[in-house]
Amino acid sequence: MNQELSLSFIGGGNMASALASGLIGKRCGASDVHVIDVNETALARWREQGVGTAAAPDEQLSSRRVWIFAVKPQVMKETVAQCKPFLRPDTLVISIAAGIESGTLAGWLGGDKPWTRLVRCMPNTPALIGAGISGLLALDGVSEDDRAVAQLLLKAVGEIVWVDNDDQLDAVTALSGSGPAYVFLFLEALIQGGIDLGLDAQQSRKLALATLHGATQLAALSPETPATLRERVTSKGGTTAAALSVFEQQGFSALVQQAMRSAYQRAGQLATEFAK
Ligand SMILES: NC(=O)C1=CN([C@@H]2O[C@H](COP(=O)(O)OP(=O)(O)OC[C@H]3O[C@@H](n4cnc5c(N)ncnc54)[C@H](O)[C@@H]3O)[C@@H](O)[C@H]2O)C=CC1
Ligand SMILES: O=C(O)[C@@H]1CCC=N1
Repeated sequence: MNQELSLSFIGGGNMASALASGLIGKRCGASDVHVIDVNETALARWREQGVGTAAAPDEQLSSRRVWIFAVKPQVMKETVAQCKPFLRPDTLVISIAAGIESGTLAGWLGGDKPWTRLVRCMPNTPALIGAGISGLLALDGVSEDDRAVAQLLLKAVGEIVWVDNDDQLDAVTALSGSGPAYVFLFLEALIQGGIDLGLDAQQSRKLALATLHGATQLAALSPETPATLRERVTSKGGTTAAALSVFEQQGFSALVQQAMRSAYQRAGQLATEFAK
């Protein structure tokens, strides 16, 4: 076993699968990964990939260098309590649960002496194809080695950004954690718009996908700002200006920012709702 990167996912649902898909074969073998989940159907899918599974925490956990908590915020407290007896001094704990603050997790794991060998992380589902981005927050007990391990794991599925505090991680959640859903919503709207204007579904999907991909690639590679790139598309008195004036009249930018604030505030609510 690759001791350095042996890891357990506690919660083997969507996000754990997305992360594992990038890690297995790249950073570790299937046998270096272990999954604990209460759902037998979920466990069967992992076993098909050669991953070891368990329905509840057991001694196996103690031998894993890294734990990744990937259960819903609603069940984090009870799940952490079940795993805590198997913590070892050299265990690096990573949590991807939205909202649950690092200090709260440190308390649940450590009791009187908070467990600070802890990285709070917010990945996103494009990790599934190696195109994710994760925000990472390290507590005081995280050594340089631990940081390197966390980076190695998350860089296997995309890019990373270190942040300084829980509020920033909630902002990451509102932007890139939830963000793929905003993009999918926009994509759905574009496809429907094309269909409404007379294209067939296949044509519209192809055109919409290539437009989003091309525009984001151009923005990533160009030295120009998104605003300048937008202006270059917009001929005076032309079609783009006609469309953008509708977006502006309807307050598109403000709406996006309002939606993100709502996600950010929800993260704060999760922190209090499920941390009692
Ligand atoms: N889906 C997303 O785009 C992202 C999700 N997250 C976070 O990842 C976490 C997991 O989300 P998803 O994977 O989407 O949810 P999911 O529902 O697909 O997976 C959660 C898994 O946890 C299992 N589970 C429930 N109670 C358990 C327990 N006591 N012990 C072990 N396993 C248990 C469930 O059976 C399920 O398979 C959440 O906290 C969410 O905030 C973070 C970033 C992005
Ligand atoms: O919707 C959620 O709460 C999770 C966190 C970010 C993406 N999905």
